[in-house]
Amino acid sequence: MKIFDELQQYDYEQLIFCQDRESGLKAVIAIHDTTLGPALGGTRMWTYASEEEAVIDALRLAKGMTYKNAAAGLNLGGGKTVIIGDPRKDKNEAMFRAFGRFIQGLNGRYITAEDVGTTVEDMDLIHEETRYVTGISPAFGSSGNPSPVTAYGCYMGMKAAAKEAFGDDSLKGKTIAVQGVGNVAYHMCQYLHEEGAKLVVTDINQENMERAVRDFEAETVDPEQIYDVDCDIFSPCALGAIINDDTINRLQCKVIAGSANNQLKDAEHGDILHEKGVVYAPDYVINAGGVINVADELLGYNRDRAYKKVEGIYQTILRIFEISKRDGIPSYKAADRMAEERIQSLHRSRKTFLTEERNLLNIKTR
Ligand SMILES: NC(=O)C1=CN([C@@H]2O[C@H](COP(=O)(O)OP(=O)(O)OC[C@H]3O[C@@H](n4cnc5c(N)ncnc54)[C@H](O)[C@@H]3O)[C@@H](O)[C@H]2O)C=CC1
Ligand SMILES: CC(C)CC(=O)C(=O)O
Repeated sequence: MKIFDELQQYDYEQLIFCQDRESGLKAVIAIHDTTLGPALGGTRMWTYASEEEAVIDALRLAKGMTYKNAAAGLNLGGGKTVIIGDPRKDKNEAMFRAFGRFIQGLNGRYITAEDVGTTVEDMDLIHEETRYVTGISPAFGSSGNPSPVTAYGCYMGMKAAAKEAFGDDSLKGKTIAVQGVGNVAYHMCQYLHEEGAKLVVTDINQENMERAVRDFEAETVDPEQIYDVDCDIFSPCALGAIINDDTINRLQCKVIAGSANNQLKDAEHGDILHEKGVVYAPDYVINAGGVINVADELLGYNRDRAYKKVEGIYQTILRIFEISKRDGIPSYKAADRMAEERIQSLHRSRKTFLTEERNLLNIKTR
């Protein structure tokens, strides 16, 4: 892998490798773009097959955060961390504290939060060393686990996509195939079940699947079969790149709306969905509820204000479908256009010299 070629291709600002031998920390922080403000994005802990795979994941996820934060109207740039390791076996206090010190060393250029494989407890350990961490315990006056809020945003975004596809945003009686019923999807399924949707779920974790059967009367299928389910809506809520050459022609749905980051393996898969008339709610727009929620901590957390902002995902998704129709482009491109226009217009306004930039961070010093 030619690192600088990778960084130049999508104009990444910075890539940081963090190593702490005693705790076993091996982390990669990618900062994509800080035009709008400090880079905010979660920390993923995962058993990567290679170091290269970890770097690529950090880069892709960081760029996604730039677009997510811009499209959500936040004054934040995009970054992300991956920690190489098994979240069930390799965590320890020293690891997260060492990581917290690396974040502190970036002096506010990067702010972290939860992602797959990390928890509120991990964020609390990071918080022992740095103030540049969100999603910490409500006991600190913070917002806690972002997953339920991400779920609410996905539910709102799914309703908007249903309105576009079926002319009505009700999900009553709709068959929804959910891939992965973990933290986000469990809460999302609760909203869907309450509205009277019929759920077909899958997961590689048997316990999570059984929980969905018990609590939401969900049917189950094997993980590989989820793509073939005859459904109205497919909701990918596990990992990325699941809309790819092998799966795209198997999907039976009219709508794709789920929480997973980087759902399209490549841009061409978004083009194919558009040609097929599948209504695709762009991943980084529909799953922005978590980041909108943790970003509210930077103002002094207010739950009602955060949920109100998350509700706005409904209108943002509708706006993206409008741009898609107006410009004759797929929805993923319409979302990119919206995010890029915001970044570019604010980039231009920064040519005005200020002696002291307004501090976008209002994090209390410990
Ligand atoms: N937690 C949050 O607030 C946010 C999460 N996301 C994204 O949403 C997705 C889900 O996040 P979480 O619910 O927090 O993670 P999670 O780890 O709690 O849930 C993911 C679930 O998917 C299952 N899974 C993994 N591979 C699978 C496969 N091949 N087939 C079926 N199931 C599989 C796992 O067993 C797990 O139950 C991730 O892509 C994450 O990056 C995006 C924005 C915010
Ligand atoms: C706080 C997190 C939910 C932000 C993030 O990393 C994401 O939205 O993917």
